[in-house]
Amino acid sequence: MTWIKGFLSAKQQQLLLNEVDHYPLERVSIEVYGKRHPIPRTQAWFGDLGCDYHYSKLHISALPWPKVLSRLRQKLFTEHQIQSNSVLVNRYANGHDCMGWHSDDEPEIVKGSAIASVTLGACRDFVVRHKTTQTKVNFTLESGDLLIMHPGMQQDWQHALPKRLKVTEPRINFTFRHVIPHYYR
Ligand SMILES: O=C(O)CCC(=O)C(=O)O
Ligand SMILES: [Fe+2]
Repeated sequence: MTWIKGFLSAKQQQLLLNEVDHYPLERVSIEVYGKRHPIPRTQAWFGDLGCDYHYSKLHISALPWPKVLSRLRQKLFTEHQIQSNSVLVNRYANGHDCMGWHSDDEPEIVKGSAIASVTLGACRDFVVRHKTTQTKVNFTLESGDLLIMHPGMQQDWQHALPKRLKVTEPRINFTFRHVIPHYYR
């Protein structure tokens, strides 16, 4: 993993935050052990045509790239050679919102691609855990940080964004992915 602190300047963060205010963030419900639950956060999915997202029996069509987000995708490519055609935006309203243990290993993700995660807003702990040894590594991500999850990482490691009940401010996270277009027809 590569952690780049201060990847976005204060100005770039502000432009992106202003744009996020207009995103159609939704609290979808997902099925866990046969029961539907609303996710503890809100999300939106953007991408190129046909770069849709499948998640716990949900099919989410990619919305067209907003201007600032599309510039961020370009910046990831020019500065870090990260190729992506879609992005999942998650908004955690406060420290009660979270994401459980998982790997980003959906079959539509191009094999050997990296996943780039950009954070805005509140500082939160992002934890990775080795699937067999259970070794844990904690990254306290700050606004403007970039975390690159390199190819192969999802096979051996899971990650989570645990609750942090003292956090009262929102955090927004963007995970840029390279998916196979029209994988689901
Ligand atoms: O919010 C985060 O930092 C993690 C997001 C994540 O793991 C995901 O979108 O798959
Ligand atoms: Fe993830």
